[in-house]
Amino acid sequence: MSDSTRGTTLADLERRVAERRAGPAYGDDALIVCDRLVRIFTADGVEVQALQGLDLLVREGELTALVGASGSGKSTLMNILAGLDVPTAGAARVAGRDLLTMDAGARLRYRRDVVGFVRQQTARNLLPYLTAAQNVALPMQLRGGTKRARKAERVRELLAMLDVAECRDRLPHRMSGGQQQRVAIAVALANAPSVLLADEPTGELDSATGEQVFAAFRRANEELGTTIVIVTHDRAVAGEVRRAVAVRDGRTSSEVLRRTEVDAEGRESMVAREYATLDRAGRLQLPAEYTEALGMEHRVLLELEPDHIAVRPDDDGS
Ligand SMILES: Nc1ncnc2c1ncn2[C@@H]1O[C@H](COP(=O)(O)OP(=O)(O)OP(=O)(O)O)[C@@H](O)[C@H]1O
Repeated sequence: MSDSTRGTTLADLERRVAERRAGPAYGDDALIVCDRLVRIFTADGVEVQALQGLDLLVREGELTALVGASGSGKSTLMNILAGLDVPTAGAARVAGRDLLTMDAGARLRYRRDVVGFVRQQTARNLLPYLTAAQNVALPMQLRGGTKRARKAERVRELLAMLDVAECRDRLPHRMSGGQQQRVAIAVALANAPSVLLADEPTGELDSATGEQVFAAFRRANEELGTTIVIVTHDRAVAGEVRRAVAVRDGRTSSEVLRRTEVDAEGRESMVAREYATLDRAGRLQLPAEYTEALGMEHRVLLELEPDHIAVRPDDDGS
């Protein structure tokens, strides 16, 4: 028994549990909450755990990139957040909607009103026989309740903001890949969703065009305040955002936060800091290069210092 637990009475423990229950719930102030999310697929009798207890909080107004190798579970997470797939266990909430318990009607309304979705395949985001303006107007028509003049105005505003006003009357096949993706962002924003999700939106584009599309996401985030989550396997793309969360083996493992600092001469520079994710159970994933450098395997020694926790190799030798 450690010094801190020695002398703890049952009454103390009961009080602590009561205090914890009375406190705010996990992710109380977040727009997107994933709490120990699990998704298991079964194919030909073989189980694949695509998400293995993933925790993620996204606050309103954030622009977040989810980065990870192929097969790490990014698309699975995206499909769940988009309301296209249902998790096996855990909890997922977006803008107050519980993604596990929604019935078919609520799921349809969720996909129409709460989230906007941009896919990697440029050709799948737009209807080929409608112009850019008609594509953007369509979600408003399907929802109903928007006056014709207001619809036309919103189409104009969105296309101008995303720098594709000149594509207004063009069919998708007469637009470049980058223009198609920017029109697709306008379509996804048409019904003013709480969250805009994008799965590898620059995957089919060259890097210069990809940057333009990324700039369009940033503009939507800054000008409309829309919360945006973008999945990418491209680390360079992830460098364009203030928050990049790494997904590894179906869990969030680390994240990089960037902020602008101004020095004494007034010069601005971007400062990046990398953090490890501490999950709800207190688990931490140590980077392989760190553990390998110190020959850490199987078990490590932990020591609580006044301002940090030290992790040391096992020196027992047995
Ligand atoms: N419908 C499915 N049936 C069976 N296994 C699946 C299914 N969807 C995904 N998986 C598996 O789940 C794991 C995670 O896949 P996911 O597509 O989420 O990864 P990803 O990080 O998005 O990869 P990529 O960048 O290649 O799309 C993989 O092992 C994949 O094979």
